[in-house]
Amino acid sequence: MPSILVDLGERSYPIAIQAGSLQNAGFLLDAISGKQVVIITNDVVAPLYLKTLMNTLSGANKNITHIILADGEATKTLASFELIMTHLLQDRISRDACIIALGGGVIGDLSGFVAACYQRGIDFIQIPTTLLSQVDSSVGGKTAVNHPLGKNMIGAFYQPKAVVIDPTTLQSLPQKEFAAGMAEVIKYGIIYDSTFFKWLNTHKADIKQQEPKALSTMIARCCQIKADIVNQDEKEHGIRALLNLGHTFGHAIEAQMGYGNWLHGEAVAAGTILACKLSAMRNQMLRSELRQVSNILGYFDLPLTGPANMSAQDYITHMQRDKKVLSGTMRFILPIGIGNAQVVSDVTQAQLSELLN
Ligand SMILES: NC(=O)c1ccc[n+]([C@@H]2O[C@H](COP(=O)([O-])OP(=O)(O)OC[C@H]3O[C@@H](n4cnc5c(N)ncnc54)[C@H](O)[C@@H]3O)[C@@H](O)[C@H]2O)c1
Ligand SMILES: O=C(O)C(=O)C[C@@H](O)[C@H](O)[C@H](O)COP(=O)(O)O
Ligand SMILES: [Zn+2]
Repeated sequence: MPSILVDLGERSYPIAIQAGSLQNAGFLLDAISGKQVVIITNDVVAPLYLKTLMNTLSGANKNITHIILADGEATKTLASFELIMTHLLQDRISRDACIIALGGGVIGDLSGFVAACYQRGIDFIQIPTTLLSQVDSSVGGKTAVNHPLGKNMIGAFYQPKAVVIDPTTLQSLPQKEFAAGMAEVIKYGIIYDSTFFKWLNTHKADIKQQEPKALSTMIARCCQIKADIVNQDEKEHGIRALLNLGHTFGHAIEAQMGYGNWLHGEAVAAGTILACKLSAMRNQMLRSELRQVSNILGYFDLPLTGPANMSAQDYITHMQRDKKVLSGTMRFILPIGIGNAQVVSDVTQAQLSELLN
């Protein structure tokens, strides 16, 4: 099975990408040492894939249980965290157990945070089933829950033991969710790989139709880029911050509008355009490059502007709490053309006002 390595010494793990792997995930058992396996999923994904996963893992003398949560971003809270903890304790889940996160980024981020904290850390495996989670959130070990005052504000860096990606699960994904994942895909081209950005343009029709070869190639390239970046900077002291392109504005939109009302990928798309515009205002990106970014985001039906009813002050209030703020100074990820980006800490109030008004 084709696999990409996240190479972090004793925290290293494989990302296996293979159509149909969910039906044939017996190899997963290699990554599970204890007897207890707890699958965490939600009420949309469970009817689609829980039985398949349980069947795959059956017959290996494991005690497999599951927890089914309510669907949606609104579930990524400390209240859900506590609810899962209570289940684990009631079921006498021990330290050598393994959690499997089966679902999108919400399930992955929340389950990963539970795994990081339960009895100070137990194993977990990511089985991402949305495009966004297959290309981004399942890899790299950022786990978290939201707070009403800020996105992903309570969390930990905690790496999974393995990531298993079955691209055929995307066949059941709503179109809008597929598009949301494309915002993170396009991000990799802008911050890191101009050749990939060009490839996306050339193959955009195949990607939109979810042609299997194009889809697998795209997912693998995104995972490889993310692994390359995380291998260099696991805890975001440097290059990893580039993965936050569009997120300073995007997280502000998500928090302001109420979690779930704007999909994460939609908010990132609008935020990416704002970051590119800011970069163009500062003469670091050409207008023609900004147009290329809007064209491809637009092709996938992603929003190119933030919510009409969100003021400059609304953005600024949220962005002042962004995790990239250091000693009170806001930092932004700004592209330098397509294929490269930098962290910038000298954006002025005047530039922000011009951009957001
Ligand atoms: N940890 C990270 O590095 C990282 C990176 C990017 C995003 N995130 C987080 O990920 C979350 C967004 O993830 P998401 O876009 O996957 O959202 P999500 O988890 O809410 O999934 C989107 C929707 O698709 C449904 N779904 C999942 N798989 C499906 C399938 N195969 N078929 C049909 N429906 C399916 C879900 O139930 C949900 O309704 C956000 O909370 C964001 O902050 C984290
Ligand atoms: O992995 C990373 O690093 C990222 O920034 C990936 C982002 O797509 C993701 O949304 C992440 O959760 C944002 O991180 P945060 O630290 O800004 O909460
Ligand atoms: Zn993101």
